[in-house]
Amino acid sequence: MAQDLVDGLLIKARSHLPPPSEPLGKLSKRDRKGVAVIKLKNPPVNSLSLEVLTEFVISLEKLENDKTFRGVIVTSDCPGIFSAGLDLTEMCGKSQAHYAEFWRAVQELWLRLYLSNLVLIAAINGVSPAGGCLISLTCDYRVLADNPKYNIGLNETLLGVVAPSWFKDTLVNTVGHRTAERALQLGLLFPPAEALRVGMVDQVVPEDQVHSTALSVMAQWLAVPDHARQLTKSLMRKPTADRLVKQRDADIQYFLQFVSRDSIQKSLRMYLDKLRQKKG
Ligand SMILES: CCCCCCCCCC/C=C/CC(=O)SCCNC(=O)CCNC(=O)[C@H](O)C(C)(C)COP(=O)(O)OP(=O)(O)OC[C@H]1O[C@@H](n2cnc3c(N)ncnc32)[C@H](O)[C@@H]1OP(=O)(O)O
Repeated sequence: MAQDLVDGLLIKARSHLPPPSEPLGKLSKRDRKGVAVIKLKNPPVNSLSLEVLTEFVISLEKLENDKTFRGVIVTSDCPGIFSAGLDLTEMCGKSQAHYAEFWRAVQELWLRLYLSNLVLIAAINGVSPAGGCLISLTCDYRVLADNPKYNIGLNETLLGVVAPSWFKDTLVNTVGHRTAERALQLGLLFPPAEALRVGMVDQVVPEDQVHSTALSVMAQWLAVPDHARQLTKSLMRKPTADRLVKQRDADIQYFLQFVSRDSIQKSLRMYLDKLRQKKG
């Protein structure tokens, strides 16, 4: 059975954790075939808080260092939501030190994912705006569930913020310059058929087949000798990653200046208020 190939690793936010005796990320070694599953679980919307970002990096590092693992499927445990992107509350009304720590964690996760030696397959089982989309774009292959609600894209401009150059590079490397330029300026969120057409995802499948498809794709990628595939991945991606590595501190300073502006704080607060008022 396909499921037997998979091992489980759950990323949870501390606030939603059961008793403290349980470890934050669970890494079971039962798997024999070298494929792990990272399931994001930070209800209600899998927002990427500082804690989730940190935990994600730690989990990836464990998997990278454990030579029994060769591939990871990244998916969500929150029904209908892959990830709502960066946690907006981490970017509103906090101290400069907090913004700096948060942004370094965002950089770190992107670098770890983008340059991972593991095969990463995104099994996108929900809506995936901004940072959620970025996570999937760092993967080697994206399978999206065919549900008209499951939009995906970098919608930062609609929040009144700007996708940083390395978000932009990741998108350009996936869909090409013209599509990326239009998508970024307009903050487009693509429904599945459109996402497939522009190359933002590689496959759209019925919702109940996302996981099995990701497993089949994984088998295909794992059939390639690791050293050759890893070197090729590095050839393709390292120049992009190096641009950030060479100026990480400057990038943090840009972020601090940008996010601290009154106008940006106002935009983010208004956006959060709009989300909160949606219900009432
Ligand atoms: C040259 C200049 C260089 C400058 C460099 C500076 C760069 C700045 C870059 C900033 C980059 C940002 C990237 C991001 O990822 S920003 C986040 C973008 N995300 C979104 O736009 C998604 C927002 N959320 C939604 O659209 C919806 O929530 C949803 C995901 C479609 C789910 O809808 P649903 O109806 O199920 O749920 P609700 O909307 O009711 O939400 C439930 C509660 O969750 C809160 N929420 C939602 N999203 C976020 C979020 N991203 N962060 C924090 N909180 C979030 C929402 O407010 C509800 O809270 P409540 O229960 O308290 O009301």
